[in-house]
Amino acid sequence: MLLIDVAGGYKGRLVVDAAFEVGPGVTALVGPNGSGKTTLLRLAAGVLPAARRRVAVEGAEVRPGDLAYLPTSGGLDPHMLVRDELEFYWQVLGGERRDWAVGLLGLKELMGEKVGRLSHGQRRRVELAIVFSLKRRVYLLDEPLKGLDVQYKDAVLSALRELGPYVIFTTHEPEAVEKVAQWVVVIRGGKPSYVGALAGLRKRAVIRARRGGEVVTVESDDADSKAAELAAAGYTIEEISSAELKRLMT
Ligand SMILES: Nc1ncnc2c1ncn2[C@@H]1O[C@H](COP(=O)(O)OP(=O)(O)OP(=O)(O)O)[C@@H](O)[C@H]1O
Repeated sequence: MLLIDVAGGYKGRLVVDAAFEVGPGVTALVGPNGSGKTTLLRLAAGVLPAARRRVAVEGAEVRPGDLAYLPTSGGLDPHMLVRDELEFYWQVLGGERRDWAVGLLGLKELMGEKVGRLSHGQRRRVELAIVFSLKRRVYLLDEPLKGLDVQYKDAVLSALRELGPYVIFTTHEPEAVEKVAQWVVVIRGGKPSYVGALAGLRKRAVIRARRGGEVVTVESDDADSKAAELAAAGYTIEEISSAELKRLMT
C-alpha cells in the first residue's frame, strides 16, 4: 500500500490536510477546481514546503530518488532543442526507459525543434516523456492528459498502467478515470471525501441502452443487475457511466 500523509498550503493558510492509503496500480485524484489536488501532489512530491509530509510504501519511506513528479506545466527551456532538453534531463535524472517514452509520445520528429516553437500539446508531450523515461516506485502526475489530442491521450492512459507500481494522476475527465483507474481519491476542501476502489463507485451508474429505434437512459443503484435486466429484455447496452463518480468530481 502507498501512504500519502501531508498537510500544508500557502503563506500560513492550510489548504490541504490529507492522509490516505491506496493499493498498487493507478489512482485517480479527483475533485472540483480549487479543492487542493495540485497542492496535495506538490506537498507529496516535496516541491512545496509541508507542515507534515510522509510518503511511504508498505511502511517504508519513499526517498526523493524513488519518486517522479509531473507538474501541471512548465520547467522547459524555450531556447533549447527538444533533443538537448531531453538529454539534459536524462543526464540529471536518468532515462532508463527513454526509447519507450520517446516512441510513446511521438517525439522522434520533434527532436530538432526548439521547445519555444512547440504547440502547447507538443510541449506537454516533452514534459511527459521526461517523467515517463524514469523508472521510479511512485509517480505523481498532475493533469497528464491536459492539452493532448485523442491519440496521445489514449497512449498516455494505457502507459499509466505500465509505469507502476504506484501511479497517482489528477484529471477532470470522468472517462479517463473509468478507463484506467483502479483507485479513486476524491478531494474536497483539501481533505479526502472518498478513498476506495473505482468499482465501489461504479455500482451507481447511468445506463444508456437501445432496442431498435428506442433509446432508454436509466439511473440505477445496482448498475450491473440493471444492465443484465435490460439485456434480457432485448436491449443493447451502449454506455454505463458512473453517476456517483461524476457527482464527486464536480
Ligand atoms: N501559489 C499559490 N498561492 C496561494 N494560494 C494558492 C496557490 N496555489 C493554489 N492556491 C490555493 O489553494 C487552493 C487549492 O488549489 P489547488 O491548485 O491545489 O487546487 P486544484 O484542486 O488543483 O484545482 P484545479 O482543479 O483548478 O487545478 C485554492 O484555494 C487556491 O486558490
